[in-house]
Amino acid sequence: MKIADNVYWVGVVDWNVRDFHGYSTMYGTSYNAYLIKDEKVVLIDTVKFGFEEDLLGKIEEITDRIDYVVVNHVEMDHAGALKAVLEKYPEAKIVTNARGKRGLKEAYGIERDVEVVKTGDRLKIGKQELMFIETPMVHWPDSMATYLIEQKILFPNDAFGMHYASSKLIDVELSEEDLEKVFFEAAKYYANIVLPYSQQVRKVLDELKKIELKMICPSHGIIWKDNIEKIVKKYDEWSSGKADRKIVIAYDSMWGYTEKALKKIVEGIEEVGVPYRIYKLRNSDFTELMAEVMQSKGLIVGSSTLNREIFPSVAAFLTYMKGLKPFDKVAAAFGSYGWSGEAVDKIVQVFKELNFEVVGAVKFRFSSDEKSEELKELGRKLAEKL
Ligand SMILES: Cc1cc2nc3c(=O)[nH]c(=O)nc-3n(C[C@H](O)[C@H](O)[C@H](O)COP(=O)(O)O)c2cc1C
Repeated sequence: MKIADNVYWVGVVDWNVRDFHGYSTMYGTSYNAYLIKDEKVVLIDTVKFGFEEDLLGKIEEITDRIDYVVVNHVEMDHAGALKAVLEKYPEAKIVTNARGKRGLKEAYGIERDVEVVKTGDRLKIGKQELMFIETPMVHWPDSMATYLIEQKILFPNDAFGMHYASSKLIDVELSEEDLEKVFFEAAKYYANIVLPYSQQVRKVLDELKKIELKMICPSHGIIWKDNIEKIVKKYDEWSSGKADRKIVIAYDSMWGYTEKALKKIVEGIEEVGVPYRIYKLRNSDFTELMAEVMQSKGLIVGSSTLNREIFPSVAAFLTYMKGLKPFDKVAAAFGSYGWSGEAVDKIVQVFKELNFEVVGAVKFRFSSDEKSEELKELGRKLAEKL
């Protein structure tokens, strides 16, 4: 499928994947690989293992040789089909950075002559030239972007991508409604994959200011053409911790005491008039929830105490969230207990580790009836802070 002058999409759409290494992909995904035909033929990335035949079939329709395979990222969904490509096109030379070279050896046992590049290096492929921009830790050490200078097309691998299977490839082809879904999926992708590396993202955004962009071709989902400015602005916002005046309330409860207390907190929030979303963690999709957490300034977490611990679904979410390092949040905790009541203190501990501003924590023995006013005040106070 041609996407620009002698540039082809040769990726695959994985319509039915719903669990992608634990990340829930409600719309499936795609593994985008690209082929540039100049005097030299360049393949940019491959696809996930298991889809080798699809990739090779598409390449075959366009070319009978490959001169270079650029490996922007060694992860299995992009380099998983590399061995199959090299078997079919043994003369192809790998182009990657030093960490990529090591990753190929460690992950796939691929040890061969590699053209090692670093930021600013160029590779002449005929009339056109490629330039490489290392993007370490966005989101793996080896991550890199490739820029087709003459056509101003950036292939940034996972950056700016989203898990979204579609029969359309480019944003210009999408309806407003689908575009909205794509932006939410891009936010979800950022929140669940890129967020811990926001400092590095800011460095990449600075690098990108030096070049002009006509197309951004990520390794998952939709290609950006008409919305480049908007997605770059979103990355700027997400990486700088900008969030909406909204509250996420995430909780779990065994006998309903913590759940009942939630209603009082909500009354307080409603008095101030801040929008909120409630998630009972046992039934919640953590991937989606993280997108909401990233985009909301306020976070309230509730848990009863079970065996001196946070209730498992709440603990699991906190562990997941902590690893993703959300920042600049205003937070509160609450929960019921029977005798020792450790859960709320442990939630606050997590908030502190993340440097959240904690506006309060309310815990109560079994029923929260005697703490109704305190709970309402907790909701009010948090909402007023936003
Ligand atoms: C299996 C089990 C273990 C519990 N362990 C503790 C505990 O270690 N410390 C404590 O304070 N409460 C403990 N509790 C009591 C609950 O925290 C208490 O019933 C609380 O009100 C439940 O709130 P919920 O209905 O919101 O889940 C335990 C309850 C159960 C069912």
